[in-house]
Amino acid sequence: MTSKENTFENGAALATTLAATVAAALSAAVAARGEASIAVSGGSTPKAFFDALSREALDWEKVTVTLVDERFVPADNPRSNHLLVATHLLKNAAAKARFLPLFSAADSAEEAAERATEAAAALAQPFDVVVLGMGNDGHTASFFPGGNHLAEALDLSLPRRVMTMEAEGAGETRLTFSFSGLQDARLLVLHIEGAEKKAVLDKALAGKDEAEMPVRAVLNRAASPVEIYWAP
Ligand SMILES: O=C(O)[C@H](O)[C@@H](O)[C@H](O)[C@H](O)COP(=O)(O)O
Repeated sequence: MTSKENTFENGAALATTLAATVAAALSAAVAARGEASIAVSGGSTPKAFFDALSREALDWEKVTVTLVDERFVPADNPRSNHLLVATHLLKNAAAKARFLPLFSAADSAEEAAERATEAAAALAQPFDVVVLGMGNDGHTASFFPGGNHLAEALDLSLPRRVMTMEAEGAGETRLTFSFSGLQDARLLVLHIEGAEKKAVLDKALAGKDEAEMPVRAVLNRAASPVEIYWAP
């Protein structure tokens, strides 16, 4: 599918516009189907976007927020994406939203992934909104180069699910939605900032090898158009 680049003068302008666009998509979903779902990424990039989105007026109590991926740590761990979203997004108007965590205090990451898959199956599919980030190694979600389950994660013949991923660049064991669970979102966004990530994006757009740069799966094979949001 195609990708469209939306360029902004700075991160604040990007955050304001992306928050308004996402809020409109969530409101349209609630109007059409009585509920909405959004999966967001962790990391440092989305904080300003989360803050702006938290202030958008919509029927947040009908919106389920979940994570594209999660580190296999409890919500009180500083590395937790649940903690990041609880701190920066689930506040102000958005405090009324439902939250679906990927982490649970299971005996193993595999068991936590199975639990999260079951919980996510209760959500209407596809996601209304998915907001992806990208690392300088070309990963997105927890689709890391060299990931132990990367091929399965990117295999569209496999069902949407939450699965585990381990990779040199990932730190802790990760829990991540599969590509099949993310790629058909009604609004599919790739949010990156800075010159270095723009260079990484341009390299990704210029090639096909998904093992080298897993974000290429999103750029080249997503069923939905990819809205790229970038600011210097
Ligand atoms: O759990 C995570 O870390 C994210 O889901 C990950 O995919 C993130 O989007 C990129 O690593 C970019 O992170 P930064 O925004 O911090 O550069």
